[in-house]
Amino acid sequence: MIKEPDTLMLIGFMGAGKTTVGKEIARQHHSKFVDIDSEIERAAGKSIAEIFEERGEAGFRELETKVLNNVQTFDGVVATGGGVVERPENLEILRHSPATIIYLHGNLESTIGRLILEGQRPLLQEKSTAEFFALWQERDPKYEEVANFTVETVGKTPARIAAEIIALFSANEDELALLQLRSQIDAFDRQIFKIISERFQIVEAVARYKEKFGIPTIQQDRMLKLRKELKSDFSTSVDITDDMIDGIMTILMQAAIDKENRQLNR
Ligand SMILES: Nc1ncnc2c1ncn2[C@@H]1O[C@H](COP(=O)(O)OP(=O)(O)O)[C@@H](O)[C@H]1O
Ligand SMILES: O=C(O)C1=C[C@@H](OP(=O)(O)O)[C@@H](O)[C@H](O)C1
Ligand SMILES: [Mg+2]
Repeated sequence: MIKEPDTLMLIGFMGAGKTTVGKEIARQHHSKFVDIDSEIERAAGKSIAEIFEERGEAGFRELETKVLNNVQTFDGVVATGGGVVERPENLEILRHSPATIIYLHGNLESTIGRLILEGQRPLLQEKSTAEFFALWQERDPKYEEVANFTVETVGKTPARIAAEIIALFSANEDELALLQLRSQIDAFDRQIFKIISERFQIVEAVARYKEKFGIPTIQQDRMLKLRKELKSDFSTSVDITDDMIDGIMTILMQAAIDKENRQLNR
């Protein structure tokens, strides 16, 4: 799909990981890397925040378009800024770009969490949560439209995302639609196991409680009630069958009982 020395361009919302994953692809693939934001800062001799302060968002966007134009045939990986899809002029550049454009898709929750931790994006400071959500909704179809491929990033490490993108280099065109779906499946699998590990943290607290009050580890009536309720709550789903609920709950509950017993030395 993408053969060196073609340009690989990462787009997506602020905090999606464009800068981090871009550097990681360059590291793993031994290619060059450029970040449009850093190029803007270098050309202006000022930080993004200072540019926003002195020239407003419009002033920043003008500089962004110039740099975007200049990196169209960059030999390596280009990380864009999240607002690269704001100007119609930029969308035209991206629509006709010789670069392969990858959309790093995420979710609002993890993205906002990261941005708050970092606290460096001027737009985050000036927008309300509702405005931020509106911006997300507005930009998402634009990223989709100009991208050649969408990678689902939720629950994946930057190294994993980079490896997934590099694997596209040797994929053939017919496989791309399938790989895009698998990117989403892989993200869901990681979320499932993250939730299971969070479940175990609660199991640990339950074990401490049972120890304090001398309650037995296994409570048959509670386990049966739980399964019954799950089957009723998912009764309209054709895919989540009663058998599946039994199978998965058996694994989860046995693992929880084992953990509680180990913790309580029972
Ligand atoms: N897949 C990821 N998992 C966990 N943290 C990430 C991931 N991608 C990025 N981050 C973290 O989120 C923050 C924003 O990442 P960054 O690469 O600057 O995003 P962008 O360039 O898209 O705005 C950084 O602190 C980075 O370390
Ligand atoms: O989304 C945006 O409008 C912006 C995203 C930032 O880049 P990142 O997406 O790398 O955070 C930076 O260009 C500027 O703060 C504006
Ligand atoms: Mg960035």
